Amino acid sequence: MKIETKVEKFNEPLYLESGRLLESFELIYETYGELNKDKSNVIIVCHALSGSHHAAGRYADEAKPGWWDKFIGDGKAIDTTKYFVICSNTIGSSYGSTNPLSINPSTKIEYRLKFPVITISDIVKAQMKLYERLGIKNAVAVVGGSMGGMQALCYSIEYPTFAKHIIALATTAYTRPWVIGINKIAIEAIRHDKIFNNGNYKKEDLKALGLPGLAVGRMAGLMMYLSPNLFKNKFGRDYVTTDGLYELFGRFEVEKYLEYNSYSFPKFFDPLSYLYICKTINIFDAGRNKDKLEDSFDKIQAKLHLIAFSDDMLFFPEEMEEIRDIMIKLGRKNQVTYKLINSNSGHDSFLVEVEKFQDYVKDILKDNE
Ligand SMILES: CC(C)(COP(=O)(O)OP(=O)(O)OC[C@H]1O[C@@H](n2cnc3c(N)ncnc32)[C@H](O)[C@@H]1OP(=O)(O)O)[C@@H](O)C(=O)NCCC(=O)NCCS
Ligand SMILES: CC(=O)OCC[C@H](N)C(=O)O
Repeated sequence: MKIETKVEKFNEPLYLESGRLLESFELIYETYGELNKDKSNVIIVCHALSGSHHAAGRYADEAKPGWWDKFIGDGKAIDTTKYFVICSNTIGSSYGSTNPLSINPSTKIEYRLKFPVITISDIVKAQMKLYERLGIKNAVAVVGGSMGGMQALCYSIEYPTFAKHIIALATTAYTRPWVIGINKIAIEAIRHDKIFNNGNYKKEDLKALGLPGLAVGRMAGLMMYLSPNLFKNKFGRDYVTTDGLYELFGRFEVEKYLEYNSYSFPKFFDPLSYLYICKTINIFDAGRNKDKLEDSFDKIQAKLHLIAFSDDMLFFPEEMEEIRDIMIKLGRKNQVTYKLINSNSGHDSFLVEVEKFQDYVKDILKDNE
């Protein structure tokens, strides 16, 4: 599979939904496969909260491949022998696109907390500018899970003629108070962390000391991204063999797992980006600026494919079913498909249980062949 990583700089303003703007902006993106002559074989992949533009393939220095490598590649469900796949890092995220640690061209210093709030629409608007620059007018499909699914829905509503298929996994039409509540744990923990220093932390401090607030926030997130059954099967009540059962801070294996995966998080993810992306997720509402949600979904011209996961405790299957029901109510029964996957890995099933939905996606894409 041919992989390329590129950065595109836009010396033009990105007007934001908030009324603010980014004077200029950059997008880092990865592509897989080859663009055909008439640029008609494009598939857009959108990443979730902590994801990046590195969706597939593995670089020589990497322990693990890109986050959706099981799904994207030669002969895989998103087959890079046929399609040219683009995944860009969202504005606000800390993997290389413009984010709170970028230099504000007006002040010549990092934005930090002066960075504007970014919405899913803003993220998609910036991505559309990238495709325009690449001369890409249409996509076969836009595919994304979780916050990536929010972007996929946004494409279908705000750019109705752009993609033939929208494949949204483990997502929602609007973020419920349940998720806003979970994100609040992260927001509070980060804000009150002394090392965070109201956004003025030293990058060296973060490297040396980590950021317990972000770790705690991630831990809360992990509890919602995974599932009780997964924990039961993975850890049971196993106790860390080197820890004493009667030591106050002796640990069950599940505690060790949470410690490992949360305290390692600040090493590769920036706390300001986390705050901004939580806000992006919290304010996502496909029905905003409309009288009702139906008015937004009525705009869709693509085929909308919804994939939900039975043990998703972040965006429950009912939330995807609500979208399907709206489409049916709008008389668009032939334009929507819904698949409920019997999953065991909670919300993150869209990342790890690919074998359960890959054939479904292959069939959707066959429609194009
Ligand atoms: C998605 C995700 C939950 C999938 O997990 P998985 O492939 O099933 O992997 P596991 O949960 O078993 O392991 C995750 C880590 O915990 C470690 N681990 C497993 N059991 C452990 C235990 N009992 N104690 C301590 N650490 C443990 C693993 O060794 C692994 O470490 P590594 O990342 O350094 O290799 C996980 O990769 C993740 O959280 N990724 C980050 C989020 C992401 O990829 N986002 C992309 C969004 S678009
Ligand atoms: C809300 C959301 O995008 O969750 C994604 C969870 C995933 N595990 C991630 O860390 O990105």
